[in-house]
Parts: sequence; structure tokens; C-alpha cells
Amino acid sequence: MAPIIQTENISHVYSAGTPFELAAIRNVRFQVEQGEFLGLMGHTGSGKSTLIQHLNGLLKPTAGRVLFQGEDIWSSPKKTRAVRFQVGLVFQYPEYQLFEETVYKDIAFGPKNMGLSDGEIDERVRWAAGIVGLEGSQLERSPFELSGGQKRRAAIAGVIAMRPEVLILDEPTAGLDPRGRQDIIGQIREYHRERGAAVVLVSHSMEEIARTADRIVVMSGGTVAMDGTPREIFRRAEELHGMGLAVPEVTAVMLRLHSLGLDVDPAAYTMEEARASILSLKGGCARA
Ligand SMILES: Nc1ncnc2c1ncn2[C@@H]1O[C@H](COP(=O)(O)OP(=O)(O)OP(=O)(O)O)[C@@H](O)[C@H]1O
Repeated sequence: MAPIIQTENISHVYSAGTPFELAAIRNVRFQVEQGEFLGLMGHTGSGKSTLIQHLNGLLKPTAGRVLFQGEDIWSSPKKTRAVRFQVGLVFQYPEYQLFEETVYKDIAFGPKNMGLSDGEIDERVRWAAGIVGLEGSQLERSPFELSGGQKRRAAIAGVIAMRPEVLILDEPTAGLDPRGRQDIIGQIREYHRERGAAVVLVSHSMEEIARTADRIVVMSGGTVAMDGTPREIFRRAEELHGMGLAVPEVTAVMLRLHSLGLDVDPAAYTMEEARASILSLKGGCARA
């Protein structure tokens, strides 16, 4: 199947021609497959936010092309506008962008811009609120009366109410407690499952990525440094370390056991895999 989004050697230079000129991404070839859950990682300043803003036409590449369903997203204003609805982007700390009087109106903002009927808008607002776990009574409140985690969820609902075919989230769990993080990841997974939509999750947490992603892209210095399945990526622990990234805790333990001479799988990254690998050791035994 052809990728839903593809970048052809894109580069982006900020403040070109000024003393502040900075090449944030260089010759990036990147694709998002139909319906996949992709984890995007990289140290601070590696170019993740710059890259994802190209995927829905918020930034225009200074070189190269971005294709959505095989067509250049900048081929016409109509195409660029359509892509902004088909590729939903949730920024870092999206709650700072809530501005309407009620949560309902905030979630309805995107569907309204799409020109949908009032009935369709209402159905989508209630559906999206349900996915992120907001109750009906909260829809009529001011967004400013919600807790931090609820505001974050309202902001995510505003993007998923547009039912994008690709949902991109820039560190959606930053600053939340473990329970809040787990809730949001669960809700994103539900959207992914229910709509069959592709998800691009930018995260600094290897644990989060290991639990969710089908594929991982690692950025470093404005280019794609690695692209593979979680297993392929976590096998390259030393290189990750060199880029300031860690492997998931489970993998770290398995690597340590492996270095001590135990014949375990050093790239195991889920508890199930680790358990199976340890139990397969000669003489291994399980507690009941
Ligand atoms: N609007 C801008 N103007 C000028 N430089 C920018 C702008 N946005 C980002 N940069 C620079 O581009 C580089 C890449 O930044 P970017 O935000 O894409 O990285 P990132 O991987 O998303 O980082 P983080 O994990 O901290 O969000 C950095 O050096 C950053 O300072």
C-alpha cells in the first residue's frame, strides 16, 4: 500500500538570509503508512516539531516536496486547505490554544470550519468528547474552569472532531502525572482503533513509544537517524545512548542480564517478551 504521507528530501531553513539562519531539518525522507501507529523520537532540537509541521502544511519546505495520498500538498490552495483537515496536528501544550466561551464551542471550532451542518457538528463534538472522557455537563463549562488534564483532553477532542486520517501529536502527555499520561495514550489508541487512522506520536518517553508504536523514527541533528520496528531500534541501544536517548527499562534490564552472560533476548521491550525470554533459559522456572 502507498504511504498516506511522504516527504521527498525536505529541508527547512528558519530565518533564511539573516544572521539567525538555521537549517532545522535537512533532506528528510519520511513516510507515514496508512493506519499505522508511528513513534517519532529524538533529543531536544533534533527537528521533530519542524518536521511534523510540514505534514499538514503549516510550514512550507524550503526544498523538497510533501505528498499526501501521492499529491503535493502545495499543488493548489484547495489541496493545502483540504490537507489541514485530513492531517490533524495537536501542538505541545495545546490547552493554551483554547479560547472559546465553552468547551463545546472549542471542540466545534474545527468541524465548523469544515462547513459541516449543525447536526453533524453536534454529533462530532459529543463523540470526540466521549473519546477523551469528557462528560456532557463539562461541555457547557468554560474551558478555563477545567483541570489541566481536562483542558488538554478538550484540546485533543477539538482536533479529533475533524476525524483526521492522520493524527499527529507533539508530546501530548508532557507535564501530566502518570495516570493522566496513561489516560491520554489510551484515548489516542482508541481513536486509532475506532477510525483506523494513522497516528504520529512525538514523545521523549521510550516507555510510551514502546507500548504503542508499530514503527519508530529517530531524528538527530535535523535528519532521520533510524527508522524501524521497536525491536530493530531498541537493538541499537549504544547508538541511541550516543544520541542522548535511552532504551525502555525492560530492555535495559535484559541488556544487563545479557552482558552478565545470560542467554536472554537483549532487544525484548515488553514485559511479556522479557518474561518468555527469561523462562526459556535452561533451568528457568516460574513463580506460580
Ligand atoms: N520558529 C523558529 N525560528 C527559528 N528557529 C527555530 C524555530 N523553531 C525551531 N527552531 C530551531 O530549529 C531546531 C529544531 O527545532 P524543533 O523544535 O523542530 O526540534 P524538536 O526536536 O521538536 O525539539 P523539542 O524536543 O525540544 O521540541 C532547533 O535548533 C530550534 O531552536
